[in-house]
Amino acid sequence: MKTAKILKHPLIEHKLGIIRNKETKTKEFRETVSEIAGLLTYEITRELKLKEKEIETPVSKCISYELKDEVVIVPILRAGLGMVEGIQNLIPSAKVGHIGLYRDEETLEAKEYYAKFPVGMKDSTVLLIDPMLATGNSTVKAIDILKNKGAKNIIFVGLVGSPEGVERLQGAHPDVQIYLAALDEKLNEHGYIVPGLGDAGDRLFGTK
Ligand SMILES: O=P(O)(O)OC[C@H]1O[C@H](OP(=O)(O)OP(=O)(O)O)[C@H](O)[C@@H]1O
Ligand SMILES: O=c1cc[nH]c(=O)[nH]1
Ligand SMILES: [Mg+2]
Repeated sequence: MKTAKILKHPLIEHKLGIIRNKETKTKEFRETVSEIAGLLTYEITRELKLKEKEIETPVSKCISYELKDEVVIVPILRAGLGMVEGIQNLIPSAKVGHIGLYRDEETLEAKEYYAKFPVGMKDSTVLLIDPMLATGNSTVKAIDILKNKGAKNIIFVGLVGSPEGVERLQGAHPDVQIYLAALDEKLNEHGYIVPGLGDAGDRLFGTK
């Protein structure tokens, strides 16, 4: 089983404070989620493999490098969409797949309503993204779907997680590396992360 990595950095801590604050409005919330996703990308891509490429500088030939494997970003709709641009800014060649899931408010089960992936995902590094890892039901289901489509190298990137969600995800998919900006205290009786940041989808899209 891979240990979950919590990526601590002063800028990430500062920006987490902005999105946790209930006074933060939609525009700043959306921009800050995207910025944190970009900052996380620097760390989560550290292990990506490179291939050599000969180029010419204005002075001479030299060996340079480029990413060896394709990267596919897969947001879990809706809230995962808020992280796409921040990652794409740094990996412009990445393709984007989508998985639509919503939590049944009563049972907290994840229900699938959409899935669409680029061709060639089997051989790509897949970055599954969602700001919130609460019960873990959505992420576990999304990874089930990705593995059914043949994805082998899957990394989960979230902003805020709960101990319950991390345990559930590690139990169901021990091969998947988990990256988070913060690991919070617990879930409340409604399955919300405490202290968390509330409903990420509603805050991103202004739906409540
Ligand atoms: O770990 P879990 O308990 O499954 O909860 C986390 C999920 O809940 C939220 O989505 P939601 O169902 O609210 O959909 P939305 O993004 O469309 O708002 C969030 O974006 C995650 O996908
Ligand atoms: O705290 C939570 C839990 C699930 N989904 C969210 O958006 N927030
Ligand atoms: Mg929501």
